[in-house]
Order: sequence, then structure tokens, then C-alpha cells
Amino acid sequence: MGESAVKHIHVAVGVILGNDGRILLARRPVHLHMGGRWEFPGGKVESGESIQQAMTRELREELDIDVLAMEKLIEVRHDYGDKQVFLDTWCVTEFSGEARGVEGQELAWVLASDLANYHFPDANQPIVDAVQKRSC
Ligand SMILES: Nc1nc2c([nH]c(=O)n2[C@H]2C[C@H](O)[C@@H](COP(=O)(O)OP(=O)(O)OP(=O)(O)O)O2)c(=O)[nH]1
Ligand SMILES: [Mg+2]
Repeated sequence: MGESAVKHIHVAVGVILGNDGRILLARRPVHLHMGGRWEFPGGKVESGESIQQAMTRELREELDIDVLAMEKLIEVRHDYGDKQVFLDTWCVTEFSGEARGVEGQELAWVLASDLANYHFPDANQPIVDAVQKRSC
């Protein structure tokens, strides 16, 4: 199958920066794809939504925060075999509210230098590298 025939799921992925430069990670529920691994919060872009709208909606749903400013970080395409994802990854540089795991997910505020200690989905290495290379 040619590259053009592969349908990637468009995912809004947020690298959320806290006041002290820490980054917010959430643990994916065990029953989901890549369950039990740590992720940068976000989710699928719905049809007709811009990436900003999708990020705002997802982070409200998952964390009860409102995105005030975001900047593009990196685009990652990955083939899981059963599923192809396009991780449209942005740094969330300003938000309002205090993040909590609305869906019961475990959260952690992590220093960029400590990201290597967390088990991420296989697609995430380029994102971790980008975060460590340049702060958002
Ligand atoms: N949010 C997020 N998704 C990631 C990361 N890395 C990675 O491979 N993914 C994959 C896992 C999923 O296949 C897909 C995101 O889907 P999701 O399950 O979060 O989507 P969603 O929040 O819209 O959830 P749902 O309502 O469809 O269940 O992207 C990451 O760091 N963050
Ligand atoms: Mg999600």
C-alpha cells in the first residue's frame, strides 16, 4: 500500500508547561490503545475542528483547564500496524485553571530532564527529543 493510501488519525497533543517549567503528563487508562503508558494530554481532532479548537476541547474534557496560548512544536506520523497516527504536537504556553484528572487519570508534573524515566507510546520519542532540545 502506498504512503498516500494510509489514513492517519489526526491527534491534538499538548505539551503543557507549568509555571516552574515542568510538563504535565497523564497516564492513559489501561483499557485504551497504549493503555498504562504516560502521554501528553490530548485526543482526536473531530471533523470540522481546527487544531486549536480540538486542543481546547480535549484539555477541557480531560483536565478542566482552558488553553490561552499554544505554539507548534512538532508533527509526528507513526504506524502502529493496526492504527496510524498523526500527532500534531503543540506547546501549551498559557492556560487557566488548575489541572485535575477529570477521567480519573493519574497526572504528573515532570521536569524535561526526567522525561526519559517515563514509559510513553512508541510514537512519542521524537516529541520527547524536541521538548528536551528546545524549551517551548
Ligand atoms: N493524547 C495522546 N495520544 C497519543 C500520544 N502518543 C500516541 O501514540 N497517542 C495515540 C494514542 C491514541 O491511539 C491516539 C489518541 O487517541 P485518544 O485515545 O487520546 O483520543 P481521544 O482522547 O479523542 O479519546 P476517545 O474519546 O477517542 O477515546 O494517539 C500522546 O502522547 N498523547
Ligand atoms: Mg485523549
